[in-house]
Amino acid sequence: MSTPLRLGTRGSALAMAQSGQVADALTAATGRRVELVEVVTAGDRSSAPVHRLGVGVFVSALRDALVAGTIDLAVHSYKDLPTAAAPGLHIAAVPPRQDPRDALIATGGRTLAELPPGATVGTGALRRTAQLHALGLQLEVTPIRGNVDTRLARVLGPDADLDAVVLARAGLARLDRADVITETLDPMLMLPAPAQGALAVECRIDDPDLVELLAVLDHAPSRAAVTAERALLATLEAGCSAPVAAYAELAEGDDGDEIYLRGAVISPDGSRDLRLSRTGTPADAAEIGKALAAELLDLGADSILGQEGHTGPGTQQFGSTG
Ligand SMILES: NCc1[nH]cc(CCC(=O)O)c1CC(=O)O
Repeated sequence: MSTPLRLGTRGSALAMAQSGQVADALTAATGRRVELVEVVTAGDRSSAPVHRLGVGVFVSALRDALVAGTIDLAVHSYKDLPTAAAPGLHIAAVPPRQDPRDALIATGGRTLAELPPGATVGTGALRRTAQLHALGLQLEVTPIRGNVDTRLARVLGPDADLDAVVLARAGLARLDRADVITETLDPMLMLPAPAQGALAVECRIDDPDLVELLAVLDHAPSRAAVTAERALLATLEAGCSAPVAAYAELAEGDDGDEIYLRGAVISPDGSRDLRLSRTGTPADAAEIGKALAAELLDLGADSILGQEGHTGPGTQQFGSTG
């Protein structure tokens, strides 16, 4: 009997749920026992807005523990990962991605179209704020933070003070709370964050046996989609709270598989809304993302991202927060 693998995880309900699911899948596929090791990150300790905390707040402590060897693998929400590679570490698997769309949870079972002018909608992500404003519905977008339950309580709890919140469908699904969703938002209205709904299973490069073992969890289409979306984000050199959206879909075409990538850069007030798409083969996922980002930059995406204030060259490598 070999020693159990130590899987490092944040302690939030969502992190525990997705780490537990990866642990179970790994045990089922390999017979190896996996134990969860809770790691407290700076993001868990602070309640400040994520764009003020910056810098992969939910990620650094897990990566430190990997490098230090106190854990063997870590499971991250892929969209929370900085776009810059982590020295000495490797994303050994991207498991099958969950539904990447955003979801509306509104009082009275309402959809976005049923919310009247002035309705209050909570979200912590500039990308969602920007797209909600771009709809032109006079929605009152309110910044919120906290874990999934805290956010839901703003609409469903006894002290509810908002008409609606927008959350990732995947997070709710992993927590078995998809039942509260009143509308799953079409990417036409609300393009998801790069890599939303995907997980990243990370380990040390100098642990080749584990790299090989974890590869059983990898799902090539999910990895291709995430690669295209994150190449777009990285090429835009966008900061951690940048209003950048990207969504790649894979389909079988007549000449083999095809990847269809949509990308958007939206000003926080919704007044500027650049949306483009591009198709290609999954093998060229990274190139497609880069090329689409270049097209967005040609249309002035950099002036939208520059306006935003709290991002800049020093924080370029960080992933989207929502
Ligand atoms: N921004 C925080 C975050 N990071 C990952 C998820 C869950 C969805 C996912 O794994 O992409 C969430 C919650 C949310 O955006 O509603």
